[in-house]
Amino acid sequence: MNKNISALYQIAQKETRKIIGLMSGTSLDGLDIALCEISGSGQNTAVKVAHFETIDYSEEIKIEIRKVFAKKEIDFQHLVLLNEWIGILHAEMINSFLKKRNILSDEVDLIASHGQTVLHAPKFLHQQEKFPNATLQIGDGDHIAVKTGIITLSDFRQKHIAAGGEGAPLAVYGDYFLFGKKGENRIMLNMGGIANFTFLPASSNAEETFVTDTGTGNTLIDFFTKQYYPEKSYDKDAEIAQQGTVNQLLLDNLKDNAFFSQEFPKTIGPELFSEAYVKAALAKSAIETISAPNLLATLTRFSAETIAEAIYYSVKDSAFKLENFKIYMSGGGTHNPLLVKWLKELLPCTFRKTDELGISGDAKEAVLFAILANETVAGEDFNFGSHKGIPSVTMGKISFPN
Ligand SMILES: Nc1ncnc2c1ncn2[C@@H]1O[C@H](COP(=O)(O)OP(=O)(O)OP(=O)(O)O)[C@@H](O)[C@H]1O
Ligand SMILES: CC(=O)N[C@H]1[C@@H]2OC[C@@H](O2)[C@@H](O)[C@@H]1O[C@H](C)C(=O)O
Repeated sequence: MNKNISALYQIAQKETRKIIGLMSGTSLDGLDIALCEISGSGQNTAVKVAHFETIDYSEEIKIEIRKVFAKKEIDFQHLVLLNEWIGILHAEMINSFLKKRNILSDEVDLIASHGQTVLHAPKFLHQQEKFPNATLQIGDGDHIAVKTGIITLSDFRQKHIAAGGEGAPLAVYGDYFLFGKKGENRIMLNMGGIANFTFLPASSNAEETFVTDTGTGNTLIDFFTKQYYPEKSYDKDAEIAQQGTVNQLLLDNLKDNAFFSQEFPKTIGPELFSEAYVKAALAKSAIETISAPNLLATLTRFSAETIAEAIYYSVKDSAFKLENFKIYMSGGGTHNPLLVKWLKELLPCTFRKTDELGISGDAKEAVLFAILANETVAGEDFNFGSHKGIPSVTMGKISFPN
């Protein structure tokens, strides 16, 4: 037997697997690394996050990624070079993460690498009938496996598309396995660059579970913070937005997009929620100049209202009552006090943080990929039913170190 297959076979049989989950999201802030100890699989999954760190992207890395990020037209060679370079950079980040903690690579069973999303194009966005939903994450897994010496799973989203999904959100798999709790109605709300939520009703019935993106989370706030204040990468603690007032006309025009009337579940990215999107809404509102505080207040309100409305409309025609739901927040938006304050005003739910369930909100997406790798290597069949864009498939391609 090939020794890699034999190693994988042994990993699959272990009581507890040490899996590094990696996430580098749409905010381009850095690489989240979570070293998880995972036992069981499916609804019997138990996770302990032994170590977590976000290794910030340098300005150089951000500049190189932004050359292709969420753009329709790019220098194609640059994309090809980036695919290799990001794989190498991520491997180096993992090696330094392990070295800092005196952990040897052979103490780690698997790496689960999301890669860097450079373009997300569901059919709704590309509108070309003959082409399927599409998405691209780069930073090749082979580089990570070879440079770290650890078996690596990567490119998780393609199988989701092959099986009928949009390639996202994948959060539901981790949320259902880890946080689905009989007797408690939960909504797991992640506010990253893009926001999404998983609906986990108290029945704990997979058929009633669903997941969807809601629209922009922080992506527009970050972009325009940088435009007005090049030295800042985000509106820390909403310090700027809190000094402004919401421009109602601009807000109405921001909300006037077909994405918001699309059926659930749906996915989206910064390809739609871009500088051009806001400029078009400003033009439609006949606004020539707007102060940074007023624009950031309006953009923060835009995120809050679209998140709240997505949650409200997705349950409106059902027997579920939002009053009976606890919302567990995660992602960087949890640290934005204005966004959270408005969400609390807009929704009748109880608000909590995923940290209270034992997983830090900053680590949650990296942990998700470790769980997906655990399922692929050691999981048994699970079934989310036949609807709502949650195909019951294992995900991730396997790269061996040699
Ligand atoms: N103290 C804070 N005040 C306001 N906003 C904050 C604060 N801390 C983090 N954020 C926001 O959170 C963002 C990072 O969020 P996160 O790391 O969850 O995004 P991501 O994982 O890149 O995105 P996605 O989940 O869409 O892929 C920052 O860019 C910033 O907008
Ligand atoms: C294509 C892509 O990278 N999508 C991300 C992004 O960031 C948040 C939201 O948009 C979500 O749909 C997804 O990530 C998480 C991890 C998910 O798949 O659940």
